[in-house]
Amino acid sequence: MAPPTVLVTGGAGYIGSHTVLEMLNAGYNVICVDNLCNAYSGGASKLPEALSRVQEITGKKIHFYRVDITDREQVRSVFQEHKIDMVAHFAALKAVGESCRIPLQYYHNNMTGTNVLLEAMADNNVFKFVYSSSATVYGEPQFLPVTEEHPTGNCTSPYGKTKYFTEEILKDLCKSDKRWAVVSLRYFNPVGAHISGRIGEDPNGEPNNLMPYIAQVAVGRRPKLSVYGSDFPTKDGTGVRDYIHIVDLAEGHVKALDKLRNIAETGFFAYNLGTGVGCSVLELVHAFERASGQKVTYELVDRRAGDVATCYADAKLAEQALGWKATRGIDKMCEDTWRWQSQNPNGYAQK
Ligand SMILES: NC(=O)c1ccc[n+]([C@@H]2O[C@H](COP(=O)([O-])OP(=O)(O)OC[C@H]3O[C@@H](n4cnc5c(N)ncnc54)[C@H](O)[C@@H]3O)[C@@H](O)[C@H]2O)c1
Ligand SMILES: CC(=O)N[C@H]1[C@@H](OP(=O)(O)OP(=O)(O)OC[C@H]2O[C@@H](n3ccc(=O)[nH]c3=O)[C@H](O)[C@@H]2O)O[C@H](CO)[C@H](O)[C@@H]1O
Repeated sequence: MAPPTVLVTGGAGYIGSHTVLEMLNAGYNVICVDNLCNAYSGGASKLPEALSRVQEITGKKIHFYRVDITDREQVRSVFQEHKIDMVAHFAALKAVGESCRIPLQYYHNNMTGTNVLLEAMADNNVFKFVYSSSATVYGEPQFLPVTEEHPTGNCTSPYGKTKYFTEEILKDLCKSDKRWAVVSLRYFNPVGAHISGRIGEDPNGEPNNLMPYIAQVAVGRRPKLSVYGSDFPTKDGTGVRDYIHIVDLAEGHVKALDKLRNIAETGFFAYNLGTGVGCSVLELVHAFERASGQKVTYELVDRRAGDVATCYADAKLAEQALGWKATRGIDKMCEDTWRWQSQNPNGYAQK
């Protein structure tokens, strides 16, 4: 029997490219769509640079289409071109601060895009869906570690609300039509890079997130890191998060696809993808200095609007239901990030 074909939206992005790599290694066929609004196009070659390197690493072929998922005709054409068995949906805008400045663009891109995709799936009898959700749907945690039973919806940004609203749409869809089987993966803080150092996180412009900012300071692209807040009720006053290695995260997606592939069970399932370990900003800075041998200059500044003090996962349900558990620790996350950043000081732009 032919291996299943997975349509991956946003496959040229940070998490998408790492997950495509693990899907190919697990024997899935992969079709990628991406509008490259936040991915390096790689110039003349048909494939975006990140996917070209994934092909190089795996020796496997990727079908790529430059498609905007808000464009109904473009999306439909992909379903007409290929027999698709499942969809893994990464495509979204994801900068928390930017979403507060341009909420309508976020609601259009993330919500309309997802609805167009879901309609095309239903029209083509495709009902197996893995969704990129986020711990941000939990808002300020009311208890720790955060379990999947924690209330959702108290989001601190339009970005977070697009994740929460989409989960609610998916729950209603599953209630209305028993053919839908949906796994919503709530990522905590994905960081790191594939061990090859050939693919990694390459944000456009100034990084919003901590790890890429630290890496760019270490490699000399930025003068110093601003540490947002040193008066939180945490071990050293700085924000505490659950950093999870991108390859652990990618492997979690393969487990979710395996579950959807093999089960007769349908409905909506949400799982936390985290390590269960909290790590502060300063702990991450010091771990990165040890891994890279580079000094990371930083300055303690005021808190960033919308930041919670502490957030880390209870990931037991994913272990029970998916047979998945994160295995890589903070030092490995820093080592692998440094290998990527030091080999690609300017990200994908530099061959
Ligand atoms: N990185 C994180 O910390 C994090 C945490 C939780 C959830 N997520 C979610 O995971 C997913 C991937 O995140 P990432 O960090 O890889 O981001 P990313 O920006 O690297 O990847 C997203 C990809 O989607 C593409 N895209 C965006 N809008 C599109 C559209 N309308 N049509 C087609 N392609 C489009 C972008 O070009 C990009 O390649 C997102 O849904 C994000 O919200 C990310
Ligand atoms: C718990 C939670 O909701 N996590 C989500 C949130 O990540 P976070 O906002 O938790 O990720 P981040 O990397 O932006 O911040 C992590 C920590 O580093 C601090 N920091 C960050 C950058 C910097 O230059 N200096 C600094 O000090 C920040 O205050 C926080 O304490 O948003 C991400 C998208 O962006 C993802 O959706 C994450 O799932």
